[in-house]
Amino acid sequence: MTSVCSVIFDLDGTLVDSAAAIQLALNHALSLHGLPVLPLDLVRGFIGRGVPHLMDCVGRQIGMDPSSAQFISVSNAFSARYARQQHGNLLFDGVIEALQDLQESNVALGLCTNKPMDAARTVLQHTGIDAFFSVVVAGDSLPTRKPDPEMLWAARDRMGPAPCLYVGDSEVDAEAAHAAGIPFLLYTRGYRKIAAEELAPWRIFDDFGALGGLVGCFVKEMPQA
Ligand SMILES: O=C(O)COP(=O)(O)O
Repeated sequence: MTSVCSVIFDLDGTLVDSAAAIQLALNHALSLHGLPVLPLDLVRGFIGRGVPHLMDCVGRQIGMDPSSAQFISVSNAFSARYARQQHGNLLFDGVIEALQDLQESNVALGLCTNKPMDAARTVLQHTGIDAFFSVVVAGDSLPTRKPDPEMLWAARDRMGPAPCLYVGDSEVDAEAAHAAGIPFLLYTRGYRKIAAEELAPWRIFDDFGALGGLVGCFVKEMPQA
């Protein structure tokens, strides 16, 4: 059966509060190398543009040259731990019920995250939402990452011709959606650093209980393919 629409989700800060998990993996790698650990609020601010950006921020923060052998060893230790980091990943309230409702309403569900695929799959499986997504495009799936629109286009094209909506929490997500020409629905309890209206979303929401109704509005507003 053809889907009524496709909804693509961001992962970190949208479906899953993953900042504590990322901090745990990072601090494990830093401690292994005798380096100071970093606080949660700081690490949360580094999330959104994938691992290379995160590690650039860490390097600047601890005053290490990113091309030094020790820093490369920290990055490798982080990536190895991150790929299997389960603890510290928490679904936002109402996510499972909202995904179930959408699936029962014949909405195709996809995921587009700057997290590497192995780390993304670990989180999806650990939180029990892996099976909802027919398409997953991750931070190492393509040569570019969000905010470049390619990842969103790749996800959308694999999901079929139905109208497509992107749900995310951050500046990076808004920029990617606008560049891709895909309507952007902003979840406001994530890792955004600026005011919601500055991200020019199609709509905003702060409760997953409202998602089904918003997707229903989207289907009514959008011309069908
Ligand atoms: O890995 C990151 O930095 C962010 O991942 P996200 O695209 O799911 O927010």
